Amino acid sequence: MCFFDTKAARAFSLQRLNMRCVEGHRHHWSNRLAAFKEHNVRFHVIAPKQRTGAARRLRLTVAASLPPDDRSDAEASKRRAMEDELRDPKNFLEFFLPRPLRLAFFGASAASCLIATLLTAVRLVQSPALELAEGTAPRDLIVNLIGLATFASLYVYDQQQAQARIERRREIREAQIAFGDREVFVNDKGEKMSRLKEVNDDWILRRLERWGRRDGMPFIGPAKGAILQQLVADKRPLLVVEVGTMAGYSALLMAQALPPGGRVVSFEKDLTWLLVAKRFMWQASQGEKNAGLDTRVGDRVQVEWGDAREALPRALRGGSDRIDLLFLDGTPREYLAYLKAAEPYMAPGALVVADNAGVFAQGGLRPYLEYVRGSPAYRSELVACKLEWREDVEDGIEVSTYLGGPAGAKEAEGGSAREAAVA
Ligand SMILES: C[S@@+](CC[C@H](N)C(=O)[O-])C[C@H]1O[C@@H](n2cnc3c(N)ncnc32)[C@H](O)[C@@H]1O
Repeated sequence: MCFFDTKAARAFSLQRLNMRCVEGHRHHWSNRLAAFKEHNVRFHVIAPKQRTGAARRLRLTVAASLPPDDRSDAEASKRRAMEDELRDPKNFLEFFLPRPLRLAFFGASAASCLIATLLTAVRLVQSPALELAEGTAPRDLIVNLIGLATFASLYVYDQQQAQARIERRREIREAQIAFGDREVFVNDKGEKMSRLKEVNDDWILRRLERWGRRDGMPFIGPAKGAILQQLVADKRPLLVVEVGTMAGYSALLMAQALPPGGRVVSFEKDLTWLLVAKRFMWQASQGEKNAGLDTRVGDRVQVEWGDAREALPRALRGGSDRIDLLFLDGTPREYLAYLKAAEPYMAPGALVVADNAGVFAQGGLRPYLEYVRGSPAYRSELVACKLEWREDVEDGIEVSTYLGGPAGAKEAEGGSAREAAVA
C-alpha cells in the first residue's frame, strides 16, 4: 500500500486542479478497507477530500487486480462480482444498498407479485361470478400485474446497467493497455490479470504525451524529445538550464538522462504552469522505480518562477555552478535575450539547444540564429526534424556549442579547439 505525501498534495492544490492519476472512486475508508485488502486492491492516497468528525473520505486511485475477460472459473467470477460491487456505488442509495441486495429485493418483489397474480387468476377462474360481483379480484389482478411489471423491469434494468459498466471497464482497460498505462500479467494461480502501472516519471511522460497530442500542446514531443534526451545523455551535464517549463515534459525527459548529481533548473514565467509543473515533478518522483534511485527523477528538476531574462542571472549569480546545457523553449523572439543572460554562467563547451529553429527561422528566431551562426564563440548546426505532433510540418533544433568567451572565440578561429570543446 502506498501513501502519497498528502501535505505536498495540498500545497500544490491537487484538489482544486483535480487531475486524477488513474481511474478511481471515493469510498468510505473504514467500511471498505477490509474488503479492498481482501481483494488485493492497492491504494494511492492522493489527498484527503474532507475531514468531518470520524467521516474521513479519501481520494483513492486504484491499482487494482482487475480480472481479465476470459476467466470463467467460479472463484474468479465471484471476485469479479465483488470488485465490481466495491467500485460501482455512485450515490448514497447504491452505497448502502449494494446490487446483490437490490436484485434480491426486486426479484423477491417480482416473484411475490407473480404468485399473487396467479392466485388471483385461480380465484377468478374458480368462481368468476362471485369474484366479479365483489370486484376485489380484478383490482388485485391489476395491482399485482403492475407490481410484477415494475419489479421485473427494475431487475432487468439493474442487470443491464451492471453489464454496461462491466463493458465500459473492459474498454477502459483495453485503452489503458493500448497506451501503456496498464500491464497484463499471469498471477500465481495461472490466471491472466491486468493491473495499472505505478505512477512514476514514465507514467507522467506518457500522460503528457497523450495530452500534448490530443490538444496540440507546445511540448517538445517524443521525436524532438528523443534528440534532446540523447544530447543530454551524450553531454552528461551537471547543470541544465531550461527556459520555458510549461508542464515539465522536456524537463522530465532531460532529468531522466542526467548523470548522477545532475540537475535541471527550469524557468517558467506563468504561475499556473509553474504549479502544474511542480505537481507533475512531484508525481514523477513517486513509485518503486524512483525509490531505488539516488535522486528521484522529479526531484532533479527545480522549477523557478519568473521571466528567465531576469530570473536566470538572479538564480545563478553568486554560485559557482556553470551551465553545461542550456535549453531554450520560451518565447521565440526572446531567445537571444535568454542566451545573453545565460552566457556569463556558461561553461566552455556548453551546449545551447534551441527549439523551433525550423518553424520560426525567418520569424522570431532570426536574430538568435544569426547570432549563434555568425559568432566565433559558437559552433552551430540545425538538426532537422518534424514539428511536435505533426508529420507534415518541418521544424528543427539549433544545437550550438559554446566555445567560451573571448578566449574560446580566439581558439575557435584556430579551428582545433572546436573539436576539443565538443569532445
Ligand atoms: C513551448 S512552451 C515550453 C514547453 C516545454 N519546454 C516542453 O517541451 O514541455 C513555452 C513556455 O515558456 C514560457 N515562457 C515564455 N516566455 C518566458 C520567459 N521569458 N521566461 C520564462 N518562461 C517563459 C511560457 O509561459 C510557456 O509555458
